[in-house]
Amino acid sequence: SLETWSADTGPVIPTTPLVSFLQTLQETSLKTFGPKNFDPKMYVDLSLKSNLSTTIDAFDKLPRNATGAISVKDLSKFIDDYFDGAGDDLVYADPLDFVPEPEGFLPKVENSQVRAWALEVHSLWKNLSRKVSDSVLNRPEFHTLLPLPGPVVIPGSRFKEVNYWDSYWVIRGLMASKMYATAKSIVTNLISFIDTYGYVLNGARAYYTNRSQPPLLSAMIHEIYKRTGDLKLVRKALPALLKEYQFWNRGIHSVTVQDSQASSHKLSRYYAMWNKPRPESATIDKAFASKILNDSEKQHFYREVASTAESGWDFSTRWMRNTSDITTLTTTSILPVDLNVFVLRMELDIAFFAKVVGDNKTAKSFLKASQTRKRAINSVFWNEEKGQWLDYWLDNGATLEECQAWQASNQNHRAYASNYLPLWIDLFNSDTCLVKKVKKSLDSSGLVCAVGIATSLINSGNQWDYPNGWAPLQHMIIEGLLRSGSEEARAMAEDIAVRWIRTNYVAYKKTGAMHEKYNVEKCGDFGGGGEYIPQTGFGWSNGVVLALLEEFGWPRDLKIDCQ
Ligand SMILES: OC[C@H]1O[C@H](O[C@H]2O[C@H](CO)[C@@H](O)[C@H](O)[C@H]2O)[C@H](O)[C@@H](O)[C@@H]1O
Repeated sequence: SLETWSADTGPVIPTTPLVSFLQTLQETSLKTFGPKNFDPKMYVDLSLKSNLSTTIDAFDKLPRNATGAISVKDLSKFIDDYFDGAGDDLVYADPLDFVPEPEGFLPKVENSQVRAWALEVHSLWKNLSRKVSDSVLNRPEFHTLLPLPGPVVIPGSRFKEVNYWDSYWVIRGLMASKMYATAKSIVTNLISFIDTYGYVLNGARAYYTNRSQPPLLSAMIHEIYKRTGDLKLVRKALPALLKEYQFWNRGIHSVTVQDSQASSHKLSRYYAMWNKPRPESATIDKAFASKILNDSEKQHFYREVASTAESGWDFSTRWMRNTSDITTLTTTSILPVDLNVFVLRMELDIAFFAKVVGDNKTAKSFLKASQTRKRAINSVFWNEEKGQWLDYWLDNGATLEECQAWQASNQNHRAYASNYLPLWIDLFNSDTCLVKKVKKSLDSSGLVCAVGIATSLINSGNQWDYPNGWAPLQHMIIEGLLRSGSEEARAMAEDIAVRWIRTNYVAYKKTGAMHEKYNVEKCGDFGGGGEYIPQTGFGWSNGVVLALLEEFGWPRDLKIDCQ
């Protein structure tokens, strides 16, 4: 409704002239080629063959009809003549640490069918491993792909660049595949973003420089350190992590809430530094914004859209005041449970790394920060009656500096998988009594479906909603339940893992691919909805399957087909 639209506030990081021109090309192409099979991201991923001003001159000279449209023939020829294809600048890189069957690979997988499939999934790292071409390093202004120091693993299909939070589960899989050098190269690239921009970008593209993604770099480094004991990596990463920590705990990303006992709690939120259509989806964002009349309210909407992309949950009813109207996105006014879980994890990891390198002062101060955030999570998000942690909705129109008074009615009572993510952290899963309560709540939430945990209970058509299940969410909840001292919680973890592995396997056999998301209601079905067609490849799904198979194994006689 109109009342929920408000004015825009906050910084904006300008984009490059190339991104702006490619966005114009994208809009023109939609008019010329029509909406069928149209993927707006493909246009902003093209790279130039000659310099931008020559290209713009040629574009301006293309013949146009009375309505300003360019013919299919002329535009197709222009694109062929002046651009290299999306993805041509990110070339295959044979991972040097890949072997077809690593020594000690998934020792607990006894079933030969499952083992053969796991080896196929393992071999997919070769398809997804890329490095930037020399042309990106020599002429960065011709590309929207950002130059990177080493090879990366991409999610797959339309996602032809490294993405931030995807990389955590890619790395979990690489650990099972014993590909430690590849994993280290991924984090080295992400650290280079912090050196250049002060934070890790959503992904390695010029149009992603205005936002981050769920911050899991410290968790990636922790996983690698556990396996390799690489102290050099920890020493290199620590200053970058301290910088990233500031990004999430200062300025626009930080909000203070005062509880009923007058204690203040500082928590983090998503807040993109952008108030225009996302270049990779500009045609879509503009179509939604056309419902909004006022320019300042449009800018506010675009900032909410970009901030939702920063959350990794783009898009979901989780961020919408009215669950059937995307223009009511209100992400910057929400304190999200999961983001604060990730920042807590960062605090614990930094404390651990500081101790490892002998910096006791930093270790002590970050341990203290983790205890403070744990208290904040308990005060602001925990709901005793529901046995869940609920996102907290800030009062509308609050200024950035203002401290808000906590109100019970501001907790969002809708069921989301994110309501259970604190379980992932040992500070919470080590409390057996708490785990029992949360497990009971999860059991009766309706989220645990036939072959996995649904993202929400609302079938909105958005990809981060019912009936989609996403590998990262399965993994964090399974791992949290598993690490607890409760026998029943551990059994539940194994049950969800077995169902998830099964549906991934059956979908793979049916379609020949690993998928970005799955339909948790039907064994062997992949997910859908959202603004682009379902993608395959797929980095984090592969990573989670390999990590779960390493953890739980698969007995010789357990059937892998849908039951
Ligand atoms: O192009 C639209 C959006 O696509 C990305 O988001 C989705 O894919 C990512 C890669 O697997 C994943 O990290 C994210 O959680 C997905 O929702 C991209 O990250 C968005 O910024 C972009 O607008």
